[in-house]
Amino acid sequence: MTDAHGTTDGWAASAGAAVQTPIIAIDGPAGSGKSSVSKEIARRRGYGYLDTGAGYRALSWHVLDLGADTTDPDAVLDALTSFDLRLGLQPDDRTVTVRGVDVTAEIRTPEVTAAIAGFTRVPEVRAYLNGVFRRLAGESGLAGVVIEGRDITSVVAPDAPVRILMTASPEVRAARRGLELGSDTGTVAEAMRIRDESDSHVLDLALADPGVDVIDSTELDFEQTIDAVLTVIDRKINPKQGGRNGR
Ligand SMILES: Nc1ncnc2c1ncn2[C@@H]1O[C@H](COP(=O)(O)OP(=O)(O)OP(=O)(O)O)[C@@H](O)[C@H]1O
Ligand SMILES: Nc1ccn([C@@H]2O[C@H](COP(=O)(O)O)[C@@H](O)[C@H]2O)c(=O)n1
Repeated sequence: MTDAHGTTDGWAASAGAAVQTPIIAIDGPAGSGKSSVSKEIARRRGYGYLDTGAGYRALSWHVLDLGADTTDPDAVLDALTSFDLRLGLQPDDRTVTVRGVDVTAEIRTPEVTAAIAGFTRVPEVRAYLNGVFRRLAGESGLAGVVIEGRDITSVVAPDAPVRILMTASPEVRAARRGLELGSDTGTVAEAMRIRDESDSHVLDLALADPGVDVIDSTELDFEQTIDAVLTVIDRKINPKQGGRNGR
C-alpha cells in the first residue's frame, strides 16, 4: 500500500509537471466498465491500478464517521486535515484504509455512495484529492499506472499518453450491473440515472477532449473491450509498432 501523504517530488507537484510514470487515463460513467477493464489491463501489463472513485468514497466515509455534514464545504475541508488515506495500487488488492481503519467494504454502501454528491462540486476538495492521486501514481515507481475515474483525462492527467473515455448504453450498463449484484435491472437503472446526472458536472459524455479515444462497449463482450483498450495503448505508447494487431 502507498501512503497518500508522501512527499511531493517530481510530476506529482502540479498537473502540468513532467510525468515520470506513464499514465493510462480512463474515464466513464457509472457501470461503463472502467474498474473491471482497468484492473485487467493493469494485470496484463504489470501496471498499477488507481481507483479514484475509492478516494471519493473513502472521504465520504471519513466525513460521515466524524459525524459531519458531507454537504457542508467547510466541514468537508476541515475533515481533510485528518483524512489519512491509504489506497493500494495492486489490481488485486482493493484494500482502502482511513486512519488505519479498513473501510474496503464500508465505502461501497448506499449511504456512503449517496453522500459523495454532497462535496464533489467543491473545487478545493477535488484539488486536494487530485494531488493525492498524482502523488500516488507519480511515486509508485511502476512501469505504468492505469488511473480511472470521471475527470482523469481532462483534469487529473490531461497530458497522459493514453486517454480513454469508456461508454456503453444506459440499458447495457444497468443490465451488467444488475447481473453483477443480482439486483433488479429497473432499480439499478434508476440509481445509475441519478448518479450519471449528479456526475454530469465532471464528465461530459457528449464532449470528449480532442485526443481522447472513445470506446463504446455496448456491442462488445469483456474480452473484445480489453482488446480495444490494449490496441489504443499500444498505438499511443508504441506508435512505431503500428499498434496492437498491426492497427
Ligand atoms: N464489455 C463488457 N461486457 C460484459 N460485461 C462487462 C463489460 N465491461 C464491464 N462489464 C461488467 O459490467 C459491470 C460494471 O463494470 P465496472 O464495475 O467495471 O464499471 P465501472 O465503470 O467501474 O462502474 P462504477 O463507476 O459504478 O464503479 C461489471 O460486472 C463488469 O464485469
Ligand atoms: N475522478 C472521480 C472519481 C469519482 N468521483 C465521484 O465518486 C463517485 C464514486 O465513484 P466510483 O467510480 O466508485 O463509482 C462517482 O459517482 C463520482 O461522484 C468523482 O467525482 N471523480
